[in-house]
This record gives sequence, structure tokens and C-alpha cells, in this order.
Amino acid sequence: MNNNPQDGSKRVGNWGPRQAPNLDPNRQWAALRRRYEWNDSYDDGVAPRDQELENELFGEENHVHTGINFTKYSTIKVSVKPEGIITPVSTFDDANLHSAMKDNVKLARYTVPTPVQKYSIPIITEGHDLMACAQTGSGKTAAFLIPVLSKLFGKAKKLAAPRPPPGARRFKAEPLVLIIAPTRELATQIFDECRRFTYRSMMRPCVVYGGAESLPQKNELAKGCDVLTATPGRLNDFVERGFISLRRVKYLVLDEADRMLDMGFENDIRKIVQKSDLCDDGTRQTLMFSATFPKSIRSLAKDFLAEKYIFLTVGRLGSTTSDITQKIMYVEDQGKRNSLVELLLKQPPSRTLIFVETKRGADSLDDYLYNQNFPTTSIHGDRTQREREDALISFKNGRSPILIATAVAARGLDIKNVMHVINYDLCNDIDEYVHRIGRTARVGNQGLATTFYNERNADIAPELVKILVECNQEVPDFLLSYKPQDMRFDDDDDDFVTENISTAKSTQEDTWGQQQQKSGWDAQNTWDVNNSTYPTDSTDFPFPQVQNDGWSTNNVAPQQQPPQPTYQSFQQQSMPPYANQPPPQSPSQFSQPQYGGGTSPKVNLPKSNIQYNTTPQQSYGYNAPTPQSYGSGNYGNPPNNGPRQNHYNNDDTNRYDDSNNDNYRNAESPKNQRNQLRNVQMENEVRNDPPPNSDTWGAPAQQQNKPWDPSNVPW
Ligand SMILES: Nc1ncnc2c1ncn2[C@@H]1O[C@H](COP(=O)(O)OP(=O)(O)OP(=O)(O)O)[C@@H](O)[C@H]1O
Repeated sequence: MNNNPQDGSKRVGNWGPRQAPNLDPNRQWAALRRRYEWNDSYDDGVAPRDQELENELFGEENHVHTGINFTKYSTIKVSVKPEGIITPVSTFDDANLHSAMKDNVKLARYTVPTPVQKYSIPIITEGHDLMACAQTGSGKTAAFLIPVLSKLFGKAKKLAAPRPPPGARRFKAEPLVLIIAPTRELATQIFDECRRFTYRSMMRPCVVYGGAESLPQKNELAKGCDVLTATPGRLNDFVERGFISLRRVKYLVLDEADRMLDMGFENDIRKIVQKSDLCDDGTRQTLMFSATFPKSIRSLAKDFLAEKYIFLTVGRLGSTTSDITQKIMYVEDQGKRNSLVELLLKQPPSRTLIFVETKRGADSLDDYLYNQNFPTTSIHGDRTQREREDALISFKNGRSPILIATAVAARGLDIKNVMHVINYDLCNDIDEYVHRIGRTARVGNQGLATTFYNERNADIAPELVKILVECNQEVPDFLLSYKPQDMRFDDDDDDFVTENISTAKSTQEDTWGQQQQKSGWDAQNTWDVNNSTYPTDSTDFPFPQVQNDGWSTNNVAPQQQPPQPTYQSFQQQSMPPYANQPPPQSPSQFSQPQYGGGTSPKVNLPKSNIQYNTTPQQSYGYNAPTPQSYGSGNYGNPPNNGPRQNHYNNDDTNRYDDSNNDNYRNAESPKNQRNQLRNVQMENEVRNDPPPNSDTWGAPAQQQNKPWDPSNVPW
């Protein structure tokens, strides 16, 4: 731990100070964000610019720059069924877009369409229903918004419902476009995209989602709503209460369609499509998008599509992008916390998303890391919607560059410069794995995904190995027995065909004959472990030594906990050479909790401001592990706290619970009180402004096309 001499704040490794999320009680809900307001005095085609709004919508803050592998997209195999009826566009100029849309595409700095856009633009423009599957981060949102909105721009006056008179008490919103998404955060993100692409047009976007107050959402609907993004629960609620009619809908879009049609949401969607007044006169198009589409869901989806729908796949259905370096570490449950701390200390501080299985697990890990002075926050279904939005804002702006999340953040979220995704608890479902790791390495950027694996995850191992092999990733020795000898892509089935394993091959003699990728980011512009300044004494960065230990060569996962790094190895390896402060040198320093054991310390929330000069043991009221407990490999269970429960056995589920849960009403729940107390605690601490340029959390490599330069890090 470092005590920053200037401001006294506690820091761990090279991470910045932990800070309270942006708790602004006056911050408005996402649904109220500004959008372009059309005035009937404007000519159809030419609406004036609004410079302030333009800066907000298209400014640097949220712009995800394309990465060095963006051009590789053009080499991905695309399949369109039925064949021969669609000619892809090759540029946006080819696409015959409305002039306002052309301007917006330029403002969004899109120069070349991605493959899914090249095909979906003509498919949608020509009036087909569509089921589209393309890799995470490959621009699926724009793939439907651009053609849908462009087509409507010219017809808005004719098709759109008249605006309710100002202040109307009785009204019905009658959108032309309805986009349904599984989570609130994704819905608001799509709404933001709608705000961008409807800029200077007549089309007015709105969003309705659970967890936030209904009234502001209703008030926005009352001002006019042509493009509605919604989560299913709140949408059904508003339809039932008569605030929304779906009778004019010309485009129904299911984003993350496989998720929208699986058990959790299927009933909601059936209700919307089959029991509401949704336009059914044959003029409506239905569009489904996702990075994954399991076979069972594909056949179910046909219930909602026209008979002659088009099925578009970019790359293999359900595959992930090869821009993600995937690393699998064998870590027993009781060693996870230490391995995580070690991993976080070894990586250059950068925006990092950690997935856990349960809401309780998220809270507990968040507390644990936070108490070790890591700048964390968390997002899950038990937090109030305001807390969730605050957490996301803090993660995006760099105040809290480590976000601990349940599956609620697995799909769709597009946050720039997420450099590292850690699967602390591996999920059971390979599709969810694909979505989770897809939060990094977007639009041709590169990223790292580290997964903690142990015997309890054996169910997912065969599918996981196939993904690793397909993406030319290293298959660790403990997973070799799951490696198929032959694996082909079956065009008819859109699925893997594997043959039986005869002999397990080591990663060195890869049967596919493809070059192994280097670990870490490679290419000129990113971390290159073999070549880089970071960290010179640990060639297996960012992975602790456990991978190289003897057990891993036996082709079988070890029965016992693998050897853990010792105090000695921490001293030698954990701190990057450019650390501002030296690594812990003495046992007394080392016994401080940031290198602590596997059990969450008891959090005694202080009544007054935290005194930084006191020892952490006093401040936080728990016994930190001793150096001896590290050395003995026993540090997962600090002596006085006993062994940790396997928190992901708890029965609180993480499943997307955004359909009906209005949890902003539960602000007084014990969990939320705890969160509020913690927020107060953080508020009272020494505060630092976010890094001047929050991109320092990940951008140096990705944005400036140059190697990671620690001097860019502002502490
Ligand atoms: N043609 C383009 N050129 C440059 N950037 C683009 C282009 N199309 C989309 N983007 C950007 O790519 C990023 C990822 O897009 P988007 O979120 O739509 O991906 P996605 O395919 O829906 O991913 P996921 O499967 O994770 O939901 C966004 O920041 C978007 O602005």
C-alpha cells in the first residue's frame, strides 16, 4: 500500500485512490437526457445544428475508437441465407442513406461499415425480417439503427403520430420503432445511440426501463415518442396502463434476441408481440440481433419472424473475437481472492471488469477489494437503479476503474477501453462467457480476458476449449483432455463438429498448426509480454506462477490446491518496475490488508471520517493475515476469520432481473443501507478528482497507437 505524500490517500500498487462513485442526488435519470427537439418550422431536410448537444452526443467522452484490427473485419466469412438475394454495401455512401443520417454517421466518425452493417443495411432497407448474429463489439446497434432511422427520416411526417399538445394529461405514445433489450443499462445505452442517430431529425427517441421512477419517463413520452427503447417489464406495464400503444410500430427490434427469447423473458415478449395491439398488418419488420443464437432459440425465434426472413451470420455463430487474448488460470475457490489481488497488482492499472456469479458475491468481493484500497465499485440487481447508474458512470469516467458485476453487465455494454475482463466465477453457459469477455476488445481493439477455472467448472470445459482452439488461444494443460482432435465448422449446422479425442496434445504441438498467440496484448501498440517494459521479471505476466508449476503438465487438473506464490515471489514480482512506491519490504508492511487473505474483512463502518494515519487493522476492525500465513500457502483463510464460504453456492441468483423489479423503491433495504453507508464512508475520505484524462485507464495503447507508457499514468 502507498500513502500518497501529497493528499494522504491510500493507494495500492499503481492504482489510483479509491473514490466514492459520482453520487449526485440531482443527477437526472438517463431517460431525461437531452435529445434533439424538432420544431415544425424546420424544413423537412434541414434542421439547424445544436452545438452543445452535438458535443455531448458525439464528443470524445464516450467515443470508442476503432482498433488496429478493425480492417481485419473484412476478412471474416459472412453467410446469408437464403443466398443470392442481398448485395452488401461497401461504404456508407453506397448505402443510399438519408442526408441527415449521412451527417450523423460522419459525426459518429464511422468511416467504413462493419460486415454486419454492410449486409443488414440492404436487408433492412429492402424490407426483410432479419435474424443477425455477429461478434461482440462489431457494431450491431448501428446495423439496425442506421437503416431503420434513415428509412423513416423521409417519411416521418406521414407516419409518425401527431405530437400531443404540450402538457397533455391524456396521451398515448405511438412509436414507429420499438427496440427491446434485456437490461436497463443496455436499454439506456441504446437510447443514447438513438439520440445520436436521430440528431437533427424529426424522430424523437425515448426510453422506458424498470428501477427508475415512472413519472419522468411518462413525461418524456408525453412530449412525443417515435423511437422507443424499453426493457420488457416496464414496457408491458406502460402498455397495460395505456401510456403506450404499439399499433404504429413499423420496426420491432429484439437486441440480444437469444436472451429475450429464453425462459426469463419469453413470456414478456409473447405478451408484447401476441397480446398487445402491436401492428400486425404485414407492414412491420422484425429484426433480431445477438452475438449468440443457440439452436433451440433459433427455432423459437421463427414464431416471431416472417416466413421468408433472412439469416445473417458473420463468422461462426456464437464465436468470439480473436482480438481477445483469453487466459485460463487454475484457481481453487479458496485461492481466488489472492490470485485476483495478485493479478490486479501485476497488471498496469487499467479499466477492469470482474464477473462474479451472485449479487451477494459481488458485494462481498467489492468490499474485500475496496478494503484493500482498490478503486472498485459494483453493479448487480440488488443495488438501486441510481446506484447502478452511478457505478457505471464511475467506471466509465475512471473514478472507479474496477467494476465488479454480475451477469447483468455481461451483454451489450459498450464501455471504451475496458482492457481486462476477469471471470472470477466462471459461468456455466458458454454463450454467457462469450458475451462477458466481449466487453473488451471492441471494434478491432485488443483486450485480455482472464478466467479462474477449477473442477467445479468442468461442465463448461468442453465448450470453453473449443472456443479457445477456434481463436488460436493457448489451451492450458489442465484442459487438454477436453481438446478435440479434429474440429471443423459445419456450414449446414452453423456449429462445431468435433471428433473424438485420441491423444491430448500439448499447446506446443498444436494440431491446428496455427501459431500460438502471445499472452497479453501484442502488436505494436499494446502490452507485449515478450517485448515490453512490463514487468521485466515476470515473463508470464499477467499470470502468477501457478501456471508453470509441476501439476499442470499432467493433463489432469490437480485434486488439491495448486502451489501458491509465496511472500518472496510477491516481493519479487508483484510490483511493476515503474511503481511510484516501492513494494512492501518488511513483514509489518506486508501484513497490511491490501495483500490480505481470502476472507472479506469485517467492515465496521466508521461514524466519522476515516483517519488515514491509523493502521488498517484499526480502521477496519479486522485481523489482517500475517506474512507467515502467506508463506505457508494458508493465506486463503486468515486465522481469526475461518474459511470463507463458497459464496457462489448461495441461492441468490444473478440472472437478469430487470424485467419487473422496481428496486428503486427498495432504497431502505438492508443491502442498500449498507451501500449508502459505504458511500458515506467513501465520501468522507480524502477525495481526488478523476484522472485528468480518464482514458489513462486504458487508452494509451488503444487510442494513441503506442506502447503502454507508465508515465501516462497520473500517479
Ligand atoms: N462502422 C463503424 N465504425 C466505427 N465504429 C463503429 C462502427 N459501427 C459501430 N461502431 C462502434 O462500435 C462500438 C460497438 O458497437 P455495438 O455496441 O453496437 O456492438 P455490438 O455488436 O452490439 O456488441 P455486443 O454484441 O457486445 O452488444 C460502438 O462504440 C460503436 O459506436
